[in-house]
Amino acid sequence: MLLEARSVTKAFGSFKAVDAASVTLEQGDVLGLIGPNGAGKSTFFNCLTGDLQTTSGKVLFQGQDITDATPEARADLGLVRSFQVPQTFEGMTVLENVMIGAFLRTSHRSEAETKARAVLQRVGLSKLADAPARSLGTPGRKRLEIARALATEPKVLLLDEAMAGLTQREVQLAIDLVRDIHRSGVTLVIVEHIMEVIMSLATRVVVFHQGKEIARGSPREVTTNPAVIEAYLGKRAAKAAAGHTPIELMGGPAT
Ligand SMILES: Nc1ncnc2c1ncn2[C@@H]1O[C@H](COP(=O)(O)OP(=O)(O)OP(=O)(O)O)[C@@H](O)[C@H]1O
Repeated sequence: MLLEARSVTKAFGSFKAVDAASVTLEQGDVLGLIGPNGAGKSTFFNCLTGDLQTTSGKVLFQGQDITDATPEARADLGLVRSFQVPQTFEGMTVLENVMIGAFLRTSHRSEAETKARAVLQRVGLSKLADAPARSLGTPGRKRLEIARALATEPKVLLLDEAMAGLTQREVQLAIDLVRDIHRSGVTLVIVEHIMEVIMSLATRVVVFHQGKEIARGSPREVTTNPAVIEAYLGKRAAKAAAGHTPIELMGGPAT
């Protein structure tokens, strides 16, 4: 097992944003974390990445207890995240931004540059290598964020709404990119509101509602699960919607 969360709870005061969530991730998985707004996805995700300290429970990476490890220590082990709002160094070039990721594995500038250029090639940003990062639009920034994470050579890449704010066409291109990353051997955890992304990429899905897991299974299983539909729509609306295609109701493509 690559990554395991054992009964992770995160409380803010007396409020449990995540309540005893357990998840396992095997090599080659694409795990989707979904749920309505405020369900606790980001909080749980941040407990996996080390950006938040868990209140109780454990996080293990390749059997090693990393519950108290910093994000940097986790990245060193191969557990790396992207941010929903890209953390771009505006004054640097696109290439330099990616080199920051590459410096995790090498202290040699030329080696970091070679690696960063290869990653830029992979994500389709080569032509913009020498452009200032501030000149990129939303799709470019999202790609740059992924590129910097890839340059660290992750075993597990955690993507936090990597496709938010993209047009339909851009989402398709981003799905292709993530699929390519997965094929190259990187295991993925994806928090995403766009159901099309989950349906296209996830091999398994865990659904959160009010801090707790309410369903798990294949994308199709969870999106046809009555408890999931109710969590998204509320009881009355879920009843009224019975008979419609659930995925369509949840903002995904009509099937
Ligand atoms: N730092 C914080 N302090 C207090 N409450 C918080 C904090 N962070 C999150 N919460 C609360 O915890 C709950 C879960 O939030 P979280 O952001 O994890 O949900 P989410 O499923 O990621 O939602 P969204 O899809 O809207 O991003 C929400 O009620 C939120 O208001």
